[in-house]
Amino acid sequence: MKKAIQFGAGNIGRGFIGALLSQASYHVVFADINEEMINELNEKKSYQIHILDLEQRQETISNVSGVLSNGPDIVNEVAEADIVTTAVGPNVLKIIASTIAKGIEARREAGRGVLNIIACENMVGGSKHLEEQVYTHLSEAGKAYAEENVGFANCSVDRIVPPYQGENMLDVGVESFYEWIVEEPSLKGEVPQIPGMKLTDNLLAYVQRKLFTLNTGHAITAYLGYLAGMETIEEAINNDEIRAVVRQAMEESGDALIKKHGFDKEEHYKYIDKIEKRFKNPYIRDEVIRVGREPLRKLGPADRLVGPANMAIQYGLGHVALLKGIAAAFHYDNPQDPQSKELQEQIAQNGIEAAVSSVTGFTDGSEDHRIICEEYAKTSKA
Ligand SMILES: NC(=O)C1=CN([C@@H]2O[C@H](COP(=O)(O)OP(=O)(O)OC[C@H]3O[C@@H](n4cnc5c(N)ncnc54)[C@H](O)[C@@H]3O)[C@@H](O)[C@H]2O)C=CC1
Ligand SMILES: O=P(O)(O)OC[C@H]1O[C@](O)(CO)[C@@H](O)[C@@H]1O
Repeated sequence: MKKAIQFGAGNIGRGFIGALLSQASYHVVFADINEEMINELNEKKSYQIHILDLEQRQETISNVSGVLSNGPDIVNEVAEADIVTTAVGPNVLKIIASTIAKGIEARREAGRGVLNIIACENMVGGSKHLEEQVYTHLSEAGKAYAEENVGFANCSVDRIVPPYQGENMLDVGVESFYEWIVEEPSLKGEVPQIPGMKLTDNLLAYVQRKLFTLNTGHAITAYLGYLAGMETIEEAINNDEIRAVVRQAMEESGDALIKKHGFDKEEHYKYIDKIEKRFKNPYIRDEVIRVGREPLRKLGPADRLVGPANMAIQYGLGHVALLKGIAAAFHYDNPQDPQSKELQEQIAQNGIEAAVSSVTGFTDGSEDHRIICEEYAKTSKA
């Protein structure tokens, strides 16, 4: 039987990627630092996915096991794998890179063939970023082997999977929609046959379409909802004022995406409609603090807020709702979130003007910088 190693046994790992791999007849080994989760996977060997949507149903995911990603057995698992996927969060890729490199060296020594690695994270170029990190740990022979035998294929991964409280800690609650699009030209050897995995030779268009629409709208809903004292995405998106800003931001982003990638406008606006409906899913409880987590990452130049604003600027298009969303992100003050704490410390120490320029790259004195600071000053947490 083919073997898949899924780094990250969290929401997306169990609720989406690991599940598709298991359904494609792989034995899925989840690699995580959460010992309790790993023990439970090895004991139960299966779990339930609860589809939480208009149509409610359950899927049993079986043929799974677990391994500690920082333990002694993981290198051998990577050495024996047919595919490696990750869903650990963008900042963790550099941590697992040395382990993956050791696994690649072990494959070389054992004379094993092709391996494909797909980082399923909310970021542009996730697998290429992981590849760069892995290569820093490889010997010269390891690099030569990897160039020949190891494919790092970027992807776009879209399914809303918030934390779920079930009877069994392995169970997971998901929306029914999913989309996983993988960059085919970067795969090595025979293309893995995984029902539910779509292939493309134009990944950048899809990854930006998803990150600059779903994630843009979601993040703005979260930050405006948090500002208004709301707990969930559903509550926030059902507020008319918030919905209007979120909708306008997704359309501004959409108009820039249409210009850049040549998407059909009518089709793209239908894509936005569908996303708005997904945010309103009453069967899922998704908290604004989850969706707004790690605001410094989300305010980064290539990410879901500043990325589409810069794209709109590049094409001379309107982007005022995106700037309102950026301003709201600067109000995100959650002491449980280290990046939120750091952001609030920067604002307290240096002032909002300096924080906006250092975090977003919009320079002090520019029109966009001025609007963000004005919008920030107009609002305060309820
Ligand atoms: N939850 C969602 O709806 C979606 C999440 N994503 C992306 O998927 C990635 C994972 O997100 P979630 O599953 O929501 O997060 P999560 O927090 O539920 O899962 C992350 C998992 O990674 C594990 N982990 C942390 N450090 C590790 C290490 N060194 N080695 C192995 N495992 C480690 C954690 O213990 C945890 O189980 C993120 O990049 C996120 O942006 C993408 C689309 C949807
Ligand atoms: O996982 P991140 O990048 O922190 O962002 C949360 C976002 O990712 C998702 O989990 C899924 O794309 C969304 O629910 C949300 O937009």
